[in-house]
Amino acid sequence: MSYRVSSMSVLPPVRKDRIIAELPQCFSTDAALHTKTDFAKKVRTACQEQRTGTVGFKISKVIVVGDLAVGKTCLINSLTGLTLRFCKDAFDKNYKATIGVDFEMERFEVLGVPFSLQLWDTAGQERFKCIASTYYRGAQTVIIVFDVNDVASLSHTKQWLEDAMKENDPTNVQIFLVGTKKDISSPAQYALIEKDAIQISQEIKAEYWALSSLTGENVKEFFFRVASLAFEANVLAELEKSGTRQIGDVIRINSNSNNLYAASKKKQPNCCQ
Ligand SMILES: Nc1nc2c(ncn2[C@@H]2O[C@H](COP(=O)(O)OP(=O)(O)OP(=O)(O)O)[C@@H](O)[C@H]2O)c(=O)[nH]1
Ligand SMILES: [Mg+2]
Repeated sequence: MSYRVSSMSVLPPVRKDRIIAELPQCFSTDAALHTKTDFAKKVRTACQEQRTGTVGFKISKVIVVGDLAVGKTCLINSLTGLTLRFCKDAFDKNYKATIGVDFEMERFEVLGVPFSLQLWDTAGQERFKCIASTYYRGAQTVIIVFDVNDVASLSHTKQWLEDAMKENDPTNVQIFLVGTKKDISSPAQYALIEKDAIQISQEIKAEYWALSSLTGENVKEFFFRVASLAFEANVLAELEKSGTRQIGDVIRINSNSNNLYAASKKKQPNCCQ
């Protein structure tokens, strides 16, 4: 006989440097998903009163897309700590194209509630695109990456977004446009591309960020912002859903899960179980 232990009960606590208590601010007020200085009041209250329903068990899917070698893998690794950032030589020579897709999990705690991001790192190379695009579905966040030193990579971002949105519901997706490799651009060169990037962000309703995975500039701030806005959207959706329900209904549903299971089995006679 085998016993299944809920994965929630065996997870270690969230790392201290992944705890978010304040809303991280946007990079540019000209291209932000919103410019409020704090989480929505009802979100804070719901968290305090532990009325966040299933949000604390959620894994929010994030897909990272963009041209080859713009720095998608390095960006994710820079957050998750897989790259030795201080070793510049190794950094420059270690380009290994992503083949298909890869993913990393990053666990946060937002306003006292656990919240995980599942970061899908996709391949920018054309020949791997059709494999990668099969993983686009169900994303809550789309991060479109370009290299601030490469105008062509910026001009391709709309196409990347279009492809990502074919698989997703636009009303439920938050979009970020991220310029990487800021460390190797001169201030004048950067200012030029930033103007265009902000304009594109406004057109596609994305939030704009510029950062460097090499120096780490803005990397943590960026992912904290992504986690916070995804979390906030999830709590707001949960509150809307439970608007007609009473507090505690979630618990009642769980305690009645045998019946639910039976009902769902009936509905799906072809289920492989
Ligand atoms: N100077 C500098 N170099 C970077 C930065 N980010 C990435 N690079 C370099 O850019 C190259 C490509 O980075 P990757 O992260 O592998 O690019 P990718 O977008 O994942 O590429 P594909 O997987 O082929 O789509 C590597 O040689 C990195 O060292 C950065 O912030 N600054
Ligand atoms: Mg890659």
